[in-house]
Amino acid sequence: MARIAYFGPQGTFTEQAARVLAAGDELVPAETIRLALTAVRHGEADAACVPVENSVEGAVTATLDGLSDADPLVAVAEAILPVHFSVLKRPGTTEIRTVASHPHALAQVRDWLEANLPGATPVASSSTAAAAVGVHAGDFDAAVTAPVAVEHYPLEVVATGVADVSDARTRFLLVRKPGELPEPTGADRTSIVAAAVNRTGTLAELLTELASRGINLTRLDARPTRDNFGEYRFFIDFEGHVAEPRIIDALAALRRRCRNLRFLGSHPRADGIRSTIEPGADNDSFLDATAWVDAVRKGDLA
Ligand SMILES: O=C(O)C(=O)Cc1ccccc1
Repeated sequence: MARIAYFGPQGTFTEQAARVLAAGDELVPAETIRLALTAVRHGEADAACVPVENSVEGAVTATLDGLSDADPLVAVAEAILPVHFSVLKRPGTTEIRTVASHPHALAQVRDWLEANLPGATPVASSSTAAAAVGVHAGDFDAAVTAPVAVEHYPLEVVATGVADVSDARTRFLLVRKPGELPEPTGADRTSIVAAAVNRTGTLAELLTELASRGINLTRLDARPTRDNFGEYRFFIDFEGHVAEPRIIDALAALRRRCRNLRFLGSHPRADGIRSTIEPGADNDSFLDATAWVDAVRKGDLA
């Protein structure tokens, strides 16, 4: 049985995602995203489950930074979960003055809090379940949590199904040390992080390498390199799998252009959306073009 570290403690949204991505495996909570990734790097876990992107708040920066620093890790699977929150309090609490949660959760219930708990002060906690632990310990009056949290902590439900945006979703990754990659399915996502030299047009050039090969982007985020003020690295997700000739061609071009390029994985998309294939940019066209150049080099064609 594999050992899977997840961003915990018990009762987080990430635990729910880990149950989808690693059903039947041993799930081990880690206090932070970074610690979940470190457990894999140190060989204490076979894989880690971490949140990466939210439809309302965008990138989970702790995951982006954690994947681009230290030894390489690659995503081998993803899950997309709908995100609706419960608000929990200690039994007997009559006045709610503080409401704790993960910053991504607080940002997604801002309107609800204003309308329903107008006097309450939001307090950031390391995760939604850590907020529940804090409420139980008496540190806060209420917590914004995943619906399952109430099964783990002896708290009382104030409200369920809370969400300012009704179809909010979060995408989670299962990451491992580099090794065998998942097979391509035709509905895959590839992720990279690229550090380009800081001069006019570099980002446009990187994106053009993808666009000119008909490769559709699914996400673009920038994070500071932290070494030099004003220098950024770009997290780019796009349709396709590193086993495909069109993606191999694009990655080779990006490798030439980047000061630093890290492959963060190719895996099936949780939404099953098949890659967009532009006319003349299908894999057969890339194979055919390479075969033509080979034939020319051998003197078989002109
Ligand atoms: O804190 C959690 O429960 C997490 O798994 C992170 C998170 C926070 C808010 C929405 C989705 C995931």
